[in-house]
Amino acid sequence: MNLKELEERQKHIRNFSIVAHIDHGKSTISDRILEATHTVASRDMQAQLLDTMDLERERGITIKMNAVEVHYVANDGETYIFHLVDTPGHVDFSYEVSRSLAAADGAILVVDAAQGVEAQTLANVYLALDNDLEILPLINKIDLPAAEPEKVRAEIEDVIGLDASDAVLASAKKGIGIPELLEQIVTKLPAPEGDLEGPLKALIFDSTYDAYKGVILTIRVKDGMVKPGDKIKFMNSGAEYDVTEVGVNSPHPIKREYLVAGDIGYVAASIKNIRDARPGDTITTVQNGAAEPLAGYKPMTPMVYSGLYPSDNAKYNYLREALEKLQLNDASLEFDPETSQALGFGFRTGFLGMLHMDVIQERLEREFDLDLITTAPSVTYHAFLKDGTMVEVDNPSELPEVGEIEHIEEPFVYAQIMVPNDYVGAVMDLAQRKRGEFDTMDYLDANRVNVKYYLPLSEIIFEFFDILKSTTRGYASLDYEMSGYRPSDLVKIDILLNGDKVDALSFIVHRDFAQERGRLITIKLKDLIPRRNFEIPVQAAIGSKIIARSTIKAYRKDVTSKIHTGDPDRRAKLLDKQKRGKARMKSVGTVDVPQEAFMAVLKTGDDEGKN
Ligand SMILES: Nc1nc2c(ncn2[C@@H]2O[C@H](COP(=O)(O)OP(=O)(O)OP(=O)(O)O)[C@@H](O)[C@H]2O)c(=O)[nH]1
Repeated sequence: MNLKELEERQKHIRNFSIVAHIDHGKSTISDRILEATHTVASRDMQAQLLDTMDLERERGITIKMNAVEVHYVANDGETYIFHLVDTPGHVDFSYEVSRSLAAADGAILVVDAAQGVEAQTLANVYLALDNDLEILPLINKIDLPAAEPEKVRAEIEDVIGLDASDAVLASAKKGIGIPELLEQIVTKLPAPEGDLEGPLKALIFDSTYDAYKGVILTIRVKDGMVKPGDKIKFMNSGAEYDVTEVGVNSPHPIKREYLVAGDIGYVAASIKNIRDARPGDTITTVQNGAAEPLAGYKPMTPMVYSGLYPSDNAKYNYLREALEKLQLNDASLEFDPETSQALGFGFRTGFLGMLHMDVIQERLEREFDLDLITTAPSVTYHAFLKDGTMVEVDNPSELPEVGEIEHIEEPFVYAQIMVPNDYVGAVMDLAQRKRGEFDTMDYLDANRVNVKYYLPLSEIIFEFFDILKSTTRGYASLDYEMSGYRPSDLVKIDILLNGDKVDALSFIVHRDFAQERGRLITIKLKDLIPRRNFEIPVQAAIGSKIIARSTIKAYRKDVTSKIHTGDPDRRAKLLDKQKRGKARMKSVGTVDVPQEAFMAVLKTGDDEGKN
């Protein structure tokens, strides 16, 4: 193509993201766009096509963003190139959303016609506005009997402040409104700008590892052009590579001769060193390269840390490699080596939330065939010592001795809870119980309010959302952001099994809850830890003071002893099950501790009897 043709082509590109509160229908809208543009033949179509991970399909959620190119013939007769970036809705994956927004020029904001504006609807709008994106509101699920599209239209205008007079009324499920949406993408979202002839500047916003092609980068070309044979340079890491292939996903990879300003696509360059190719870096050409990199991303601070240990100590290096590969695909993952007396060598790993932690653990087990022991997650505490220094503690067992500590501070969040009036009392009770400090309450409309609280991160991150959902029959939505550290009266509880302190079971809690939590954990551990042929005392202690105790009675365990049928199949199955159970178990001194025991410290008893 000559320059004029490239310019004409650029005017026909639309790069956009689809954002929404969880479950409002982003992935279904993407499916409909792929269908309506014949990107995927109907016989190959399946629901949530862009959720390519098994894990995403099983859980019905989007974890990873995905970028695809589709071609659309508009009412003006011209063909447009859309790059659609599907993004996750869960608060734990907002980092994925912000990265994809940096690559787009516009965003489609999907709002459920029955639910209206929810906490993450607002959060995502702010992210889109931070990235200067044009926002196109769409009201989905108008087929639902409870749909109130006009009320939601007014809510989008009042609560968010967006003009929603032209918002498409859609049902992604029934395919209603999709033609209007496609036209609005053409007429209302801007074409990319960017110098077609200037030095190459491309933002890496995602990457994956391919055993044959090396690291594959997903990029947004801001200026210039990149093609096979080019020698490229990563402007932050300084690494240089020869491009072997460029292309787009549509939704399967299609090779291209080049990618040019305005395009979203992939680049492969036989990159073997994972550390050279971090998302957020800028690539340029070695010859006539750009002088300054693009802004990149703010590094993300993990919310919780937990220890990851291979059940089999010999797999330590393999676990490190697996974490490095996952980090490519998940820039918010952080890890550092650590050792535990109880668990051996592992990694202290940072996550954006519990769902993120769950997903990483499951991906490590599935994609890398690892058996892992995970310790209970902890937030990062600041321990101010009498000698005037401060230590950051993300592993409770490393909290300095009580005598050395002047005071401890813990992270607080500013939380917004959107909820129908009828449940405000229940929400406030819960927030109060979780040591919340009330800030304000705004009315969203006659029936719904936005309640705002300061809450300790440690209280909100573990089970708060589940309890919130169950006490409000699923009507509440929650979003939060960090709001700094505050002093709290915190203590560390150690757990002793058979008289030995197990460092991986220590946890930090507010003094008011210490007695109760100590009692709960000793009972819980008594049920979880397999009996041995001797008695095992389970104790909870603050310093040298024992605050709770239970006893695991002596017993010789043989799961097959009760089977008299002599059915060898059944016996083999049971033994096999028992063996697999063992894989997720660690021997600590003379006691076998199963995976669940490490998570038991999170139980506060607050959700008991609620489900
Ligand atoms: N009735 C109705 N249901 C819909 C419509 N669009 C989506 N759904 C359903 O709503 C649920 C959530 O849809 P998804 O497309 O997975 O929502 P999402 O926003 O992508 O969810 P996450 O990716 O997990 O954030 C699914 O069960 C869909 O079948 C619609 O127009 N009408």
